[in-house]
Amino acid sequence: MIEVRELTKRYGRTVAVDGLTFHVKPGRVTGFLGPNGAGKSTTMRVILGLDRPASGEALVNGRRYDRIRHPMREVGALLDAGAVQGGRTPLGHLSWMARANRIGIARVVSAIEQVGLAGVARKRVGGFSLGMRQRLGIAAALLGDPAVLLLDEPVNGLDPDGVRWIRELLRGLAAEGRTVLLSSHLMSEMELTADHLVIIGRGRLIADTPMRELTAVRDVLVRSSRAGDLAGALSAAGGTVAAEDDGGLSVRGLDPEEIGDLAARHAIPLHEVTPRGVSLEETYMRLTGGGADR
Ligand SMILES: Nc1ncnc2c1ncn2[C@@H]1O[C@H](COP(=O)(O)OP(=O)(O)OP(=O)(O)O)[C@@H](O)[C@H]1O
Repeated sequence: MIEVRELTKRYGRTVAVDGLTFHVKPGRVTGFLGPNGAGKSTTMRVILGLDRPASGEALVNGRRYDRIRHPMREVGALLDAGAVQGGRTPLGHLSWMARANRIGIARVVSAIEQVGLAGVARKRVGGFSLGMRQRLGIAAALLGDPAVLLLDEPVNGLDPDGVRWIRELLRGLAAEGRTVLLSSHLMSEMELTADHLVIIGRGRLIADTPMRELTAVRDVLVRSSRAGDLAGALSAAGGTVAAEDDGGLSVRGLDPEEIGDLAARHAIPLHEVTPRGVSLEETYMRLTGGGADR
């Protein structure tokens, strides 16, 4: 569990985070969204004790990061995957981290296996692709087998294979009961990965909502060779029907089962019944107004 309470962080005159409050609960992936400059990285840095807030607090499992005795065993983070020295190997780098944090060597081996780097464990990181570096960064985050994970843009620059791998990994970690906070600008990917969303703008909370509420069904697209008769029957049953340019009908206020049953009662053939949702991208743009914050 991560608790951010009334958090404010300033850099000179810039208020990067402004009285922000939200909780990140275990057992689900929480997406952290906001335009460029909204304050996501700053919030993550404060949670990880890398920045001190002007006021408010951020707690991991009920404690401030700097009060946690073995931080890597409680919270793992991926902030900047490019940070490893090129001369190091995954095995060397992770062993060094494990020693510094009193983590057994067995965890190094399993973290390397978990991220699929076993074949290059003794190769220099300097020759690694961006995807391999991301995997190494995730191995470092997983090293202490932490219950809480924070990942800032983990899918940046990855190929579709890598993107899917991270999605499945994060969903699996949440299913094990871990707390996962994930920031990304890729809306379509976020829609597939996150169960819950925290959206901020200009350092303030805009939404703290389950994904399904942001991408709820908008209408049902219906097609029939007797569209006129169907439209009449749907309207009489309380639906709001609008004709689309291509002959389809947009129906609101009735669900697909009701539409199907109604058509059957009137012996009207149906050629298509498709519930249509709002995409996360559309909702996000409406909530944030689009564009960068600063
Ligand atoms: N070290 C710093 N010194 C001065 N200003 C900073 C510093 N770090 C962040 N800021 C400012 O704080 C605000 C929030 O930045 P932050 O990086 O947290 O946003 P973000 O939501 O992570 O953006 P992005 O999506 O672009 O990564 C911005 O105005 C940024 O310029």
